[in-house]
Amino acid sequence: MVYRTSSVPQLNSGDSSGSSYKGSSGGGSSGGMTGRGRASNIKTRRNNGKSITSTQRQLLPRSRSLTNGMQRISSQKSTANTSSSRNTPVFLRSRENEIGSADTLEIVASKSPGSESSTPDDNIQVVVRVRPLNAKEKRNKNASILQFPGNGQIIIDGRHMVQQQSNNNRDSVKVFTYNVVFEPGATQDDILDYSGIKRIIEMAIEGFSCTAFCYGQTGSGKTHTLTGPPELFFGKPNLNDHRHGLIFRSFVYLFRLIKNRKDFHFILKASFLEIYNERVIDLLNPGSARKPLAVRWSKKSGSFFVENLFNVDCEELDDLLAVLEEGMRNRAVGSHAMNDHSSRSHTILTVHIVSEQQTDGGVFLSKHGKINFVDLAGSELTKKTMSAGKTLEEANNINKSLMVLGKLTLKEMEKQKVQTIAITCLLGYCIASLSDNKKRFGHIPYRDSQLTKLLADSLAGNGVTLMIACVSPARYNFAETLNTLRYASRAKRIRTKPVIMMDPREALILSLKRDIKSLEMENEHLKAVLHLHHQLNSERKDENEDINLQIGDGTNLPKIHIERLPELDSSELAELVKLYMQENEALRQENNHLFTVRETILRDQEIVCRENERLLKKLEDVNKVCVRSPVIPARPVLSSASGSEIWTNPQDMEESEDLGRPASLIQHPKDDDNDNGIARNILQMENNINNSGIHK
Ligand SMILES: Nc1ncnc2c1ncn2[C@@H]1O[C@H](COP(=O)(O)OP(=O)(O)OP(=O)(O)O)[C@@H](O)[C@H]1O
Repeated sequence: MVYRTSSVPQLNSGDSSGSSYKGSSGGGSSGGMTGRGRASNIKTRRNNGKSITSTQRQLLPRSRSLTNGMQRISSQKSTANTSSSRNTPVFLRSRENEIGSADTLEIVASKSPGSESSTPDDNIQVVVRVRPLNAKEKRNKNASILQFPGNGQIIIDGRHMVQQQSNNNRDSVKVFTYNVVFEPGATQDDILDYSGIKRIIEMAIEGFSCTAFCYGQTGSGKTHTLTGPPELFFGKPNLNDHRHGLIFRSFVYLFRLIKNRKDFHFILKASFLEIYNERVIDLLNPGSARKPLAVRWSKKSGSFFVENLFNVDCEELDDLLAVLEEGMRNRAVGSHAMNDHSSRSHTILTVHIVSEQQTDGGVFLSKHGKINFVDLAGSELTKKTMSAGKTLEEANNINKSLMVLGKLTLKEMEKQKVQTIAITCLLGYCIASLSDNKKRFGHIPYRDSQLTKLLADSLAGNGVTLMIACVSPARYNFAETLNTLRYASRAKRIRTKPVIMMDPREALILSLKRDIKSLEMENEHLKAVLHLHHQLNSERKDENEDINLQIGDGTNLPKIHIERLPELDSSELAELVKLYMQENEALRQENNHLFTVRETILRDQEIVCRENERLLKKLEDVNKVCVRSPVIPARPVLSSASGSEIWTNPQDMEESEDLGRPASLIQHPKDDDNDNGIARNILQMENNINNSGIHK
């Protein structure tokens, strides 16, 4: 059933923007379950909590958004805004006059009027769930005082109260804004899908410390939201019951995620405790005497832990469900005028998630995430609940722990004329201090109650927190509902710094690996620079080697690589320069000598050429003489050396060929003087050459 308001007065709005989920109908369970073990099969193991608490926190960028669950919806269903980033809140509204089930959700990318731009990622996620009017309230015609204008807003109308007290009804209608508002028709499935719990589970797997709270007045639906009605856990469990709460559905979702992460090895352990009359009881091992466990401070982890609390290994989903069943059966439940199954204690169910992953270098790194599901005992006006005897004692203790959180003094209690004050909002003083920038670094009285000790880390520390404020819409609960809404609104201002929890040794390994990575990169960079340098040097070296080839022959100069020059000291350099100057001088002298020799050779060549011409001319003359002689006919013979015709006496040739002829028939050159002159010239040329040193 959708509660729709026709007109919304523009009054004081809440402190930040958010999303409003208009109620839905229809049921459905998470499904996906095939079987389970019995609670009696719980495998328990003693753990003093040290293995979980001895972790080092490492700061991570604050980049997580709890609204991712909604972003996932937007990608599936939205046509209006599929590009929602974590800084762009997505608002969910049901369609006008339609039942607001998930199927009919419409994504509207808009902001609520008068709201802030967006909720920072590391703020506590606060959602409000309004339960339906119960049969008694309907019978008594106890009308709803809540309206749901959308965009994460909720209006509380207190005009009926004001009319009783004064005429001024202007301030009696208040508007608050949250991340999500679940109207009375919202199903258990809707809480899983839209509260942000899915993102919280994902972060727990990543190694963050996460907490989901339910708080509000007694009978407002805290237990219903977290676990569903208690009768679900008695008798034969029906896994498909649509009333199963957030814890059951979260377990199913957690195991589905784990199954898909093949690259990790997961170790899951679970514990379940209750704080009853300020005593911590192990719900998985309460014992007949229900002996309380001690809450101690761990210096190492900087947080409180419960000594000797059972931590149960949970390899399968069934094991986790068995833990839930066992704890639910053992928790303290009582009945009073406002709730037949009222939780008389605060309960904390914790799932520790250790994820191990093998890195590239073969090293195993593990992260220690956890998720706490906290069901708080409802604050109550004992006047209303008509508590007495044991129930009254319980109420006093419940209220004491809540009072610490709510900072309501005894004086104020007396002022309100109630026997035991009921504080409708759990987080009270701590929230007020933590949300106040001036006070948040001051003293927060966590130590004043067991509850605040165990939740300190989730509230102000390095965890990720989801608060589900449960309220009643009935008129007669106006004061409690207003208180819850006020504190929920304050809680939204609390900022946390989520960190991943790791073993110190492993954190060190991880940081060293990061260092190695950056050094490797630096190394690569240097290598690239050096390679360039080397290339330049080798080019220079080639040039130098060319020079060395020319000047190095026959020299005794030391061979020094150009790269080594900067390493030489001044005396070595001076010596080197001296050697090179001497070498230079020797080379210059040699050059001059070569130049002189060349000049001489050229001159001799000229002489030889002239002599040659003279000889040729002489030879021609001789031949002419021979031709004119009738006895010795001249005939030309080609000289291979000069290419000119040289005339020889055929008679000489015939003589040599025919040795039997008379010597008189053999013609010899007649000019003996000429022959001797040529021979003399040739000898002289040889001498010249020898003298000028051309042989060199
Ligand atoms: N959203 C809801 N839809 C239907 N029934 C609801 C819803 N919320 C609460 N109820 C019913 O209202 C009654 C009281 O709810 P519940 O026990 O969860 O309140 P509570 O806040 O846990 O109270 P207490 O602090 O006393 O334990 C139960 O019968 C429960 O089934």
